Amino acid sequence: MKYISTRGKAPAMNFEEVLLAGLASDGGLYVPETLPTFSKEEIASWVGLPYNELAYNVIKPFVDDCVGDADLKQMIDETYAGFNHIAVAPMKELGTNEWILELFHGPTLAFKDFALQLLGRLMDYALEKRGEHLVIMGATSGDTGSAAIEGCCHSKHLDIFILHPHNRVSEVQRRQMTTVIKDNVYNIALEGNFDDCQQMVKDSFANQDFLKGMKLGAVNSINWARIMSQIVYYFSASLAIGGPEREVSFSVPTGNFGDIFAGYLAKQMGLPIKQLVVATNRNDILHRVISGNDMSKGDLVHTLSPSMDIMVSSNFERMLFDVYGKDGAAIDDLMARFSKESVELDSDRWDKVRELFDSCAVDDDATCETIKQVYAETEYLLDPHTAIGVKAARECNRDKSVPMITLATAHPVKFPEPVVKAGLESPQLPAHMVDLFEREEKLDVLDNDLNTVQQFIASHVHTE
Ligand SMILES: Cc1ncc(COP(=O)(O)O)c(C=O)c1O
Ligand SMILES: N[C@@H](CCOP(=O)(O)O)C(=O)O
Repeated sequence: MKYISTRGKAPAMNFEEVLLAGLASDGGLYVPETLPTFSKEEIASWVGLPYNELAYNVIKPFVDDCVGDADLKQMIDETYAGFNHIAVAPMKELGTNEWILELFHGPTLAFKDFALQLLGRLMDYALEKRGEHLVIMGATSGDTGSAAIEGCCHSKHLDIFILHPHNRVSEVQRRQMTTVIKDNVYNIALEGNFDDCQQMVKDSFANQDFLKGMKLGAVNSINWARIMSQIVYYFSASLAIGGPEREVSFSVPTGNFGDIFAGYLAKQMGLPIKQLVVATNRNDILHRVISGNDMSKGDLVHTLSPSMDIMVSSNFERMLFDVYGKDGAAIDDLMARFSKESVELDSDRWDKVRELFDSCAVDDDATCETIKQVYAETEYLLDPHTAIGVKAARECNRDKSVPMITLATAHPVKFPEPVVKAGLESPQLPAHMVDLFEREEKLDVLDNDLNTVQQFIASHVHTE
């Protein structure tokens, strides 16, 4: 399978090259030139498969012959054997045709583990084969960071530098990252917000001279392998409740548009999906562009759902590339203008976006109210991101006869503040994390300055 850049100017690559390259050299994001599709019969034949076997079926066409079948199977098996629920991504019924897809049973208690546990293995495999070393630079609003560290820190071929916005992630999230004391892991607390962290990563991909010949790799969802792995659970959720015979809808708490984009791809690949609901917090650019064609950044605010405190959503570009008929020049122009000013989509393209997605923005009060309400109704405790998904699902549901599935993207133990604000008790940390608050932390607080960050990285990488 060939992968092409959304900005049309970077060379096409195979899966392994895309896995290691992260961002395309023209600043675009890699996408498959042609998406694999599955017939309804083929999807139906997967009903009842364990998660790892389903994952292999969905992932294999993307990886092509870059990884041998037995090796790919083994990496997928090991990845999902490390989850602490037999179903890996279990479904919980909240009410009539109202479902929760629990994506927090991986090692770091957020949906990021689904992709990053596999990505770490795939990178290590490719680097071992090539005899190469990669410097990982990642931006996190809290969850990608710990999942990436957990997924990659065991590889002798990787150094990992994770930037998070200083004092803007929850304490549990910060400690999950900063208490991994290894000499290939560095946590940078940036005096800025998530968008600043993410922009620094993208700028560093554009000019890697500071690494003096070493190569940069990505763990964020700009890396295609992240998206690929996240497509699987849309299939597993649907198949668990009557798909593909029965249509289902999804509500997805959204920040960088990676998770919902994976759902969009599942639909393009043949999974019968009725509605895709984009659920945002007050950082609502995605809601504004979908509902009103207003693609203006505005100020990033700190909310009780910090992982979604994002305005510049990387993967929106991948979706726009499709909507603009894979016209890389048009996307290049649109993104160049967006980096400087507010933009509007061409009206026919915007109509298409509105056909594909519903959206809703939920503020902190409504988030806490939803946590409280759902707990009163069901004794089920939502994390704030999932609460935003549930609220949006209830607001946007256009057909109550179709099951609506909200993605539970994190465990509530990671975010005690909104749970307590909702008048509830925060749950206990799981056994493997009980001493989290006693563990030693290692982090460096750096100015929001590209040169400072790049110099820090250059002076700490391990040269082989
Ligand atoms: C808990 C949680 N929910 C939702 C999101 C949003 O996902 P995405 O960025 O893929 O839209 C994130 C981070 O990205 C997250 O950590
Ligand atoms: N919410 C994310 C932000 C980074 O998103 P990614 O999916 O592109 O890695 C986080 O928790 O770090």
